[in-house]
Amino acid sequence: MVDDINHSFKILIVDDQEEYRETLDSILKSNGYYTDTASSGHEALEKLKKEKFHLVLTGFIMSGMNGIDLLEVIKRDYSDTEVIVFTGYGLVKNAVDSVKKGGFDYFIKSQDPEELLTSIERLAKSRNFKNKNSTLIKDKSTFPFILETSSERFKKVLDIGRKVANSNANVLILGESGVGKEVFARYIHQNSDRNSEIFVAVNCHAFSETLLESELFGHEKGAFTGAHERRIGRFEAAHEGTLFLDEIGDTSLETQVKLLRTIENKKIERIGSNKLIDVDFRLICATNRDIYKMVADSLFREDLFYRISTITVEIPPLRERREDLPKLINFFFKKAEFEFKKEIRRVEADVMRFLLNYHYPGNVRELKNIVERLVILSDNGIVKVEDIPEKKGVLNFSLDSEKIKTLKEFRREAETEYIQSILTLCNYNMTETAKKLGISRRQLFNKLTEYGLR
Ligand SMILES: Nc1ncnc2c1ncn2[C@@H]1O[C@H](COP(=O)(O)OP(=O)(O)OP(=O)(O)O)[C@@H](O)[C@H]1O
Repeated sequence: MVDDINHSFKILIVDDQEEYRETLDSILKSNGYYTDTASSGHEALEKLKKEKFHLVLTGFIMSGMNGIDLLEVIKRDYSDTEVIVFTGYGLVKNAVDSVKKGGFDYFIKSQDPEELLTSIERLAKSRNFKNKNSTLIKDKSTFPFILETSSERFKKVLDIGRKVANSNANVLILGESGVGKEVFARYIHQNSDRNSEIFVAVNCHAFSETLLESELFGHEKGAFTGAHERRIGRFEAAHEGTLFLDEIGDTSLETQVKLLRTIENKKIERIGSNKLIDVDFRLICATNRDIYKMVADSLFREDLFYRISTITVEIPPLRERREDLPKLINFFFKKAEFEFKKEIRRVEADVMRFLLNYHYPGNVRELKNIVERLVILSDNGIVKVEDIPEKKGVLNFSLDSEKIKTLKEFRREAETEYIQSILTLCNYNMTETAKKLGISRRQLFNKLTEYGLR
């Protein structure tokens, strides 16, 4: 049965392959969607000038403008329009990149069209449900985070997160880039009584000063050149939910004045209007800068600092919670296998040794990126050490004559380490570990006993 929501949801299909374009068109039409088609990126932009579409479904490789270029123009000029890029199987990585550049989702042509329909339906429903003409209401994460920890320090952080969740207190999260500040902000939101409402994240660093203000407070149609239509700002979009201001240390002193006023009064004015609108949001801010020093140097307003930091928490860098590495590594392998539709059968011992010993200056983000790359580059299910560019220096073994080992000792050490790594990768599942190692469960048990691993 066709859902009523579909009728008012407009989709523009863009591809230079007529056959595929028409196939998608008829599938979507038969599911009750309003559609139009364009055979190139340029034609799509012409149509967007004349008509508002909720979603642009575009091919990746097209003559003239490709799907990613089109996505970037749409995100810049029609930020309320969502984009889904579709592509052939060989280009999965590019499709994934499209999501990183702001695409709502991606679709591989060989996938069942039902999956595309599910994704579109999710989008159409969320739009209708919230009715806030905003791109912000969705939560793109289809895979959960991993917040299990063996680190005492991180346990305390999570504990504070749970305790403050329902208090509505403003929380300031500190920590190096990539440690998971946004993940932690989402964790607070999920544990709060606002969790059925929206979580809106704004990276203050990503915008110029003027654009940031328009992004935060919204604007009326015609408020400035280029303001073709009214835009709801993120404070307003976050009404009844949680607003996460990332990189708040990167805002100008002028924007800080406006932020302070809004946070104190819980009212906003869209640019180009002097009407005050009440907004009810829970505020979480984050920065990777030394905010205390910034306050001391008068680069960050002291009054704003006190306002946003009722509770302050610092997330430790990954190198200071190494005990969590095995679980995180396992999690990111599983996640990447799922996302890139690749099965990993074997991880070379040196790869695991590297992953467990590296110091991760880019923290969890870097670990995730390394694992994603390893999975993408893997052939026949094998993850190879040559695919780690950072490996230099970590894997060299010493040829110091004092420390030379017999072949037996070397083999024993290498085997122990390798079995341990695969056990970690398989979350200590014996059957899976034995399978990946190409030995029987009994042989695995014998090895574990021999090497003192059980
Ligand atoms: N506990 C976790 N479980 C799963 N993924 C995580 C976890 N922590 C971080 N990540 C992943 O690492 C990346 C960086 O996380 P996040 O954006 O939360 O860090 P951040 O500290 O806010 O970074 P920045 O300071 O650069 O904004 C994201 O892709 C996120 O999904």
